[in-house]
Amino acid sequence: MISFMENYNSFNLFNIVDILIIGLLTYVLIFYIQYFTRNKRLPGPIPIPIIGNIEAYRVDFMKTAEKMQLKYGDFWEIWQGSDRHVWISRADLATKLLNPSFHNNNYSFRTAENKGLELMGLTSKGIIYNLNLEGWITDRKYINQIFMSPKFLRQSVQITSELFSEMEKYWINLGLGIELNLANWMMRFMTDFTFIATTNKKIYALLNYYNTFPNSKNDDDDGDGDDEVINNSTAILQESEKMVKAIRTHFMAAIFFKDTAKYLRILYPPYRAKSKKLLSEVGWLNERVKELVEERKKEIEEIYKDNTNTLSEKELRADMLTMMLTLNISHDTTTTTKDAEPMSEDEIQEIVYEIIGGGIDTTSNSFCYLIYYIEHYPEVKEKMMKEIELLFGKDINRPITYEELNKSSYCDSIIKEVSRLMTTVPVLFRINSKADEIDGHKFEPSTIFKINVKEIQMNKAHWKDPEKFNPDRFMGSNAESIQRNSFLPFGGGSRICPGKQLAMLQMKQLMMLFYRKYDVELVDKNAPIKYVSSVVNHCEELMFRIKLK
Ligand code: HEM
Repeated sequence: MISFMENYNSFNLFNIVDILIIGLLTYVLIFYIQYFTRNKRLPGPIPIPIIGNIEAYRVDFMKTAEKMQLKYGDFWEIWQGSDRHVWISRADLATKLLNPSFHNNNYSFRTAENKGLELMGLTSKGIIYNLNLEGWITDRKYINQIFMSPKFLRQSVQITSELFSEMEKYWINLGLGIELNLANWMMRFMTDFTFIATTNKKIYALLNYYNTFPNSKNDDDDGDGDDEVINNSTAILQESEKMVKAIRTHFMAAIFFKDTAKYLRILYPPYRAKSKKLLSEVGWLNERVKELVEERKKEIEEIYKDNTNTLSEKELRADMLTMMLTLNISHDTTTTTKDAEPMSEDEIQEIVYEIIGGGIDTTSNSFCYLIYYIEHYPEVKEKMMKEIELLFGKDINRPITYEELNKSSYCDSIIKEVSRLMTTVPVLFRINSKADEIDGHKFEPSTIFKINVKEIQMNKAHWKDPEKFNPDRFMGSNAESIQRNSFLPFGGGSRICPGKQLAMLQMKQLMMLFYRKYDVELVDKNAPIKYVSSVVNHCEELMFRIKLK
C-alpha cells in the first residue's frame, strides 16, 4: 500500500512539473512567434517573456532612451513586464498624440488605470491623473480661464516683484558677493510665489531658508507684517516648513504609487513601510489644505455679507483659490466663466495641490538653466541687456508692468532657446484609449507612449544646427518656419501645460529684475550644469554671486 502511494505521488509530482515546463515553453514559444511575426515590427531590444527588457527598469530612464535612440532611431519600443512602451522622437510621428481637441481624442490620458494612483484618490479628480474625461475637461477649462485671465497674470507680476524684493533683502543681509546656490533660492522663491498665487497665503519658504544661514539676521522692519511672524512665531515657521516638505512628498508619493506594483507595496517590507509613511504625510497635508480652503471660503463669505451681491474688483484678490471658490458660491466671478457649475471642495483641494506641485519645480529649474546659458553666451547677454535698458533706462527700481513684459521679444526668445536645448520636462506621457495605427504600426489599446521632447528638440529633421545656442531662431519671421510639435517644453495637444503663459511671464520678469540691477556671475563657469534627470530635470546646484551694478 505504502509503495503504491509513493509511486502515485512521484507520478503526480512528475506530471505537475512536466505540465508546468510544457506550459512555460508553450507560452515562451507563442510569445516569440507573436513578437517576431508582428506586421511591421517596431525596432527595439528583444524582450524576455514576463520580465520584458531589463533596461526598461532603469530609474534614469532618459539614459536608456538615449542609448536606444542611437541604436534604433526615432521610433522604437521597449517592454516593461507585459507593458509595451513606445518612444517617439520625431514631430510628425507625434501628431495624433498631440491632438488639441478635448473631445474625440484617442490620446487624452497620461496613464491607464492604476491601483496606486487610485489608492491616493488621484484618478477620479484633479487634472494630472484624472481618468474621468468629463471631470478633467471641466477642471481644465476652469484652470485655463484662470491662468489666462489678465487679472490673475497682473497680480502674479506684482507678487513676483514683492517676493524678489524680499529675496534681495535676504541677500543684502547675508552680504552681496557671497556664494549662493540659485537652485535652492529659486525653489524657495517659487514655493512662496505659487502658494500666494494659488491660495493668497504666505508660507515663508524663503524666510525659512534664509534662517538656515548662520549669519542671517531677522530685522524685518519694512512694514509688510512679516516681522510679527519672524520674531514671535517659530511655530508658524515650523508648520510652514513642514508644509513645504509635504508638498514635495505629495508629488513623490504620486510617482511612487503609480510606478510600484501593488504586491510589492504590500509584501516587500521596505516598500510597505514607505507606503505607510507617504500616506500619513499626504494625509497631514490633505488636512492642512482642507483647512486652508475652508478658511478662505469663510473669509470670502464674510466679504459677501457686507456687500449686496456683486464683488467689487478691489475686494477680492485674483488668487486661484478665490477664483474657484467664488465660482462655488454662485456670485459674480472674478473669472470670465459663464454658466459654470460649482466645483466641489474636494475637487478644489486636489487642483490646489496639483497647481502648487506643477509650478514650483518646473519654473525654478527652468530659471536656473536660463541663468546658466545667459552666463555662457556673452553676445546673447549683451543683446538681452540692450533690450532691458531700452525698456527701463537707468530706472532700475521701478515696478515692471505686465504690458512691458509682453513687449520684450528677445528675452522671450532666450527663454525659448534655453528650453529647447535644456528642456526641464524631457518626456511626455500618453496612452491610447482605442487601438490605433501610427506610420503603419499597429497599437493595442493602453499602449504607453513616450514623446521624447529632448530628442525632438535636437532632431536635425526639424532644426538647423540643433547644437547651436541661437535665440534668433525664435525671433520674428524665423519663428514662422518652426515645424509643428517640434518645440514642446510645455508639452502639447489637449494636455499642454496650463501654466505656460504664467511661467514665461514670470521667467522674463525675473531675468529683468536680476539683470537690470545686478551683475550676475557663476562661481565656476567651467562646471557643467549639475542636474538629475527624471520626470523633471532637477537642477541640483548652480552657485552664483551678484553685485550691484
Ligand atoms: C517653466 C515652467 C514649466 C514647464 C517647463 C512646464 C511643463 C509642463 C509640461 C511639459 C507638462 C505636460 C504637458 C503634456 O503632457 O503635454 C505640464 C503640465 C502641467 N503643468 Fe506645467 N510647466 C511649467 C510651469 C507650470 C506652472 C507655473 C503651473 C501652474 C502654476 C503648471 C501646471 C501644470 C499642470 C496642472 C499640468 C497638467 C495639465 C494636464 O494634465 O491637463 N506648470 N507642464
